[in-house]
Amino acid sequence: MSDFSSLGLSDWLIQQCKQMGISKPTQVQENCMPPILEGRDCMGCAKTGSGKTAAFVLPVLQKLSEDPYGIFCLVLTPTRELAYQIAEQFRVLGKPMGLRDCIIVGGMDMITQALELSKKPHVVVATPGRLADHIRSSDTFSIKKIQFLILDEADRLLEQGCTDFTKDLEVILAAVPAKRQTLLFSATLTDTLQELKGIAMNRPFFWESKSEVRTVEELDQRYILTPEKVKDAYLVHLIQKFQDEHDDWSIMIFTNTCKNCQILTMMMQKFNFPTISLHSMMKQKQRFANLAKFKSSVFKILIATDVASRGLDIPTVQVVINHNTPGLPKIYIHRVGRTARAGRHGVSITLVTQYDIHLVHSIEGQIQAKLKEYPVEEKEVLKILTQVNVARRECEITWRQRERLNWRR
Ligand SMILES: Nc1ncnc2c1ncn2[C@@H]1O[C@H](COP(=O)(O)OP(=O)(O)OP(=O)(O)O)[C@@H](O)[C@H]1O
Repeated sequence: MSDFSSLGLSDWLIQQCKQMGISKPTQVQENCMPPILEGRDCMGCAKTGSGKTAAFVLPVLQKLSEDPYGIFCLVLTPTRELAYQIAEQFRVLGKPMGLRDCIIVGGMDMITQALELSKKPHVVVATPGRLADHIRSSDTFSIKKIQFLILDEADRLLEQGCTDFTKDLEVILAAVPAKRQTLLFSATLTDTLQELKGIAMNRPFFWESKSEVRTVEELDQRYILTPEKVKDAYLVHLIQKFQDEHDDWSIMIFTNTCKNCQILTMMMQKFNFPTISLHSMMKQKQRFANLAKFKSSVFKILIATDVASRGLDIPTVQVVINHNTPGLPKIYIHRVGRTARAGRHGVSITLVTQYDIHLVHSIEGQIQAKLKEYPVEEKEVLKILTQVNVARRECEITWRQRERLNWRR
């Protein structure tokens, strides 16, 4: 395995990496950094938690330090929390060169952002919607001279999901120079390869980790087959067990809607579990505050929608529970990738009803691995079933009352 200096990285950056506990390059870094430093476009597809962020942050910082100006690099990413996380890596690694960054995301003050953009930061990290709004409404900044355009979670940015970025991307692509280096990264690039090649125009260097299994080896992937009505009781039982058996624990629970996310959070709080939520119907400040409380282990359980399924790097997460079976294997890969990161071990448990079995087969087909059954003492679950179902009904009533009040306001 090479070291960072043989890949062409400067001493000051190697020192910065050491301070962050990064001493040897991961595979994606080893393979993608040299072509990026040579000036090539790059598409990197590597497993979750394998260090893709540093694979683009480090070469950009090296190039930027050779000829610093603003705005030098634009990073696009699908969620606001990820934008903050990426900017943080730039800030920590780029500290010795006095890096100036700026974060442009929705839900935050537009005027403050416009002012920051006009001060020509070296690096702008943005979600597409808000950046496109700035481009449409302001002429006090320009991204016409950027050297690097980076699409993190690139396949998600091109997907036409519930948040469709394609119109905003068109606006942004029209505002950046044709002569630039384009870097595209994700754990799941393959579906969108052709469209992505169109964005990285100059014969991009393509690197994909060579491994049949698309999830990391350190991840123990489990399922529990349960009737819909018993799902919540399994969830409470699992959490109680982790709480009883571990001193230092942290769990992410994924569910499919904001409503479910809110109701499950209320339920877990009723059982006195230290729970907090993250979904797109929350105010942005609350989203950041909740994530910070979870990251610092003030709260041990984060219940989230797929707004938190990609990219978030929280090393303490040991367990991911899928309260619903994801409809797409890709979503499964990103969700379970919130644990077992950077060589650590982790467990994922997917709650599966009889109607979801075909989804599990499709997930297993894509990840090239079989999920194993998670052993549970059913008797223990049945003991709490009535109590859990009563708690759900109460929480649903409270939720409806709150919703009605919100409508009237
Ligand atoms: N060379 C390295 N050695 C050790 N740790 C590293 C190295 N490079 C990065 N890391 C750490 O690994 C963790 C995961 O990295 P990162 O968030 O970049 O993963 P990723 O590949 O982008 O994952 P995802 O697909 O989930 O977004 C981070 O905490 C990061 O600091």
